[in-house]
Amino acid sequence: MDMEEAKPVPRVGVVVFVLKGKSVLLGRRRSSIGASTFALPGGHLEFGLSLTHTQLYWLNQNIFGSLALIKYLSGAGESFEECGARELKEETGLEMGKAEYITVTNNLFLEQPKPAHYVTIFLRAVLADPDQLPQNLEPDKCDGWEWYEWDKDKLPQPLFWPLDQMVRSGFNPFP
Ligand SMILES: CC(C)CCOP(=O)(O)OP(=O)(O)O
Ligand SMILES: [Mg+2]
Ligand SMILES: [Mg+2]
Ligand SMILES: [Mg+2]
Repeated sequence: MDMEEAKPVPRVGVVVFVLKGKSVLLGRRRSSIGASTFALPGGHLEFGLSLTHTQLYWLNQNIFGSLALIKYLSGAGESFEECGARELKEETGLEMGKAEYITVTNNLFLEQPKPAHYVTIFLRAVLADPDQLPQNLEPDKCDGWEWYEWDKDKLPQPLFWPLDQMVRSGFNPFP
């Protein structure tokens, strides 16, 4: 394997501050990066549309004709909002309502099992249905989702360290 292949490359994550009253949704991670720390729902920005090939084929055959295919092939990639909504749905079953970009961080994770470098896009959003309850749809990656008041003395510990740095800096995700 040549050195080019071995070199890790930065990846893009999109995470969502789901706001409910004074609280945000957090889950204790089980996956490789930040295992056992409390983090926001979210995940990797994916190449191209957040449609599966099957969905795309169906759309192509039944509704948009070549429109969907052109968008996919033109590389009109997954938007930050599409990624946030997809990841939130995949991980918690929750439908994302109005969302907006609030900040970005550039983090190197050297002490993890594998070194990683993430540019993380932070969105804030409300739920499409404020009464919808979160489910833990990926128990292999998360211990479960709970609402926590965004108050440095009331948040669970330990927080995923980029989030911990935001709390310590007095970051306020609320409008
Ligand atoms: C580390 C983080 C900022 C980006 C990746 O998040 P994640 O490990 O939750 O990714 P997935 O939800 O896509 O598995
Ligand atoms: Mg995910
Ligand atoms: Mg993902
Ligand atoms: Mg995730």
